[in-house]
Amino acid sequence: MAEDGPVRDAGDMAEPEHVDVVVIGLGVGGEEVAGRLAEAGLTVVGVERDLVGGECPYWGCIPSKMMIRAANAVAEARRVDGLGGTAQVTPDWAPVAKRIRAEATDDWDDRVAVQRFTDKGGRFLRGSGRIDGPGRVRVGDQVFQARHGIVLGTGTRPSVPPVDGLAETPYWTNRAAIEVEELPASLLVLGGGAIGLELAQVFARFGVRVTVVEALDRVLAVEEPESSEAAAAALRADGVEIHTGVRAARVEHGPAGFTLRGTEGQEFTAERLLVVTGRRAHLDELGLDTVDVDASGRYLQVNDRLHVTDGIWAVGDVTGEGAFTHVAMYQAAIVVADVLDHVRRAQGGADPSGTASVVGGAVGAASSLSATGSAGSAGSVLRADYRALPRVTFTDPEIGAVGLTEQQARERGINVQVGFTRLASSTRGWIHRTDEVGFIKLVADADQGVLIGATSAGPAGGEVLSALVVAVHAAVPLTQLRHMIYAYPTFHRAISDALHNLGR
Ligand SMILES: Cc1cc2nc3c(=O)[nH]c(=O)nc-3n(C[C@H](O)[C@H](O)[C@H](O)COP(=O)(O)OP(=O)(O)OC[C@H]3O[C@@H](n4cnc5c(N)ncnc54)[C@H](O)[C@@H]3O)c2cc1C
Ligand SMILES: NC(=O)c1ccc[n+]([C@@H]2O[C@H](COP(=O)([O-])OP(=O)(O)OC[C@H]3O[C@@H](n4cnc5c(N)ncnc54)[C@H](O)[C@@H]3O)[C@@H](O)[C@H]2O)c1
Repeated sequence: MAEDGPVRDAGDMAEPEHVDVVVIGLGVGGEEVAGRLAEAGLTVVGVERDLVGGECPYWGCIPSKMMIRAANAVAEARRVDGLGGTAQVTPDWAPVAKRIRAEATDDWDDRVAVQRFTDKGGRFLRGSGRIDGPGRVRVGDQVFQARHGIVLGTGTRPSVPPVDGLAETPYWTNRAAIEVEELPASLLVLGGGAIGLELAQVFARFGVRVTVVEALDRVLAVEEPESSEAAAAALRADGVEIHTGVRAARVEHGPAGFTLRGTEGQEFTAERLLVVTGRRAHLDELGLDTVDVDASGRYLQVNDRLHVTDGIWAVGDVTGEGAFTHVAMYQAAIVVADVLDHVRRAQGGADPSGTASVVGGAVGAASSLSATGSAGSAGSVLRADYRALPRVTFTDPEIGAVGLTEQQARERGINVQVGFTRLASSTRGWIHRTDEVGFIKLVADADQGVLIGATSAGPAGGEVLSALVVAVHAAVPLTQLRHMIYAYPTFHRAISDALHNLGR
């Protein structure tokens, strides 16, 4: 990996090389934008200091979901008892660690991803990119002048709380947890959000004694209170200890492992400590001051076309619009369309690639987003719309959610109706037997007669969610949803019960 070059004065600056677009950060969002713009015929420099593909394929979604797949198989095998005989399960982490190396991450090697980009016509540069004035990007000794703009897809890094003693200890973040080959006997998880809960359950199912310590009064606090209860109950059933409302005061590390002390004198010990207390964008490193953009916020402020300022776009987690791969991909399509529109206008309407079909393809693919409801105003202009943003926490049971929670809707002064049903009281839930916490919760705008939020927790909660995402996204009238036919006996048929329970 290339190191940053020496920082020079403006007077000492290398002659800039002129290109069309520079993309800084080739995570999920940046790689998609850079690749699509290169395919459209623009000269694109893609700058990545770590691995092309970013957090998701190497230390995030993909390896964590491989772990979850294995942990769920172990848990499902254990459910044979009482349903269909007896099963003896001996969990073994070795095949999981091996699969993550062999299939997910190529042992944390991004050669395939780099080639995927260069095969599209992009030019790849390993290093840290920094804006150095309007349209200008510096990467070590190299300086680029981007004719049509700069795209920032620099993502986030773990946000580690300033707990006394913590910084001096060998604590884990998500990266070490994903890379682990030998499981510890015990694990303290600081932070009961999506990462904390998913990984806590995985490790518990492989025999690790896991304790989750959360500062707020419930885990998964961004979702419905019923979701927090369901997740906590499921994890406790797997042997995970959960402590909420604990403010960490001090962390110590010695030969016996970690000790975490709370402000009320609580004490927790474990061999390893995983800190997963949220993420933050590191805007201060990006040279934003050279283009008069405020770098003091937690995230980059963008408009609904992902503009930061003239000639600068942002994509993915750095925008703070929801730290999900599907958001980064959704935004990438909007950025691609907007950059190409900008190029077209700059060229007086000419096709930047000289191959209308290629550009048409890129814009056309992006436009399909607008066609599915992302309120494009005119022509090819796409605008981001997060009303129906789906999210799935892949605990077992899965907790899927879309749109507003009940509390968020009430805080907005909406005339709210709520519908709730437990999966266990549906035919499929009763047949399934092993899920006691699953439910469907609907949040409706009574004045508009549409759903504005929903949660589906259960064995296939993330899949059941898809029907609810369509309902919120397309603002399907409640009368139509009530008169739909729901296949019997499915988990999603419980949506019908929740609709009939809608009330204040
Ligand atoms: C454990 C875990 C599990 C997750 N599971 C899911 C999931 O199941 N589903 C889901 O939708 N999301 C999940 N996420 C979130 C998902 O990984 C992120 O939303 C996604 O990676 C965001 O992509 P991005 O392109 O915005 O940023 P990133 O993936 O963070 O990529 C940003 C890239 O920019 C590079 N970079 C930063 N600054 C510079 C610079 N100055 N110069 C050059 N390069 C730079 C970084 O090295 C990095 O590679 C998970 C995250 C974690 C940590
Ligand atoms: N399935 C998925 O889609 C998935 C999975 C994992 C991560 N992600 C994404 O990654 C993001 C980051 O995940 P995360 O779990 O790190 O963040 P998070 O914001 O979801 O959860 C962090 C938790 O840590 C708690 N916390 C903060 N400071 C604390 C402290 N000092 N002591 C104890 N608890 C503290 C917070 O109250 C919160 O509950 C998520 O918001 C999500 O968007 C998505």
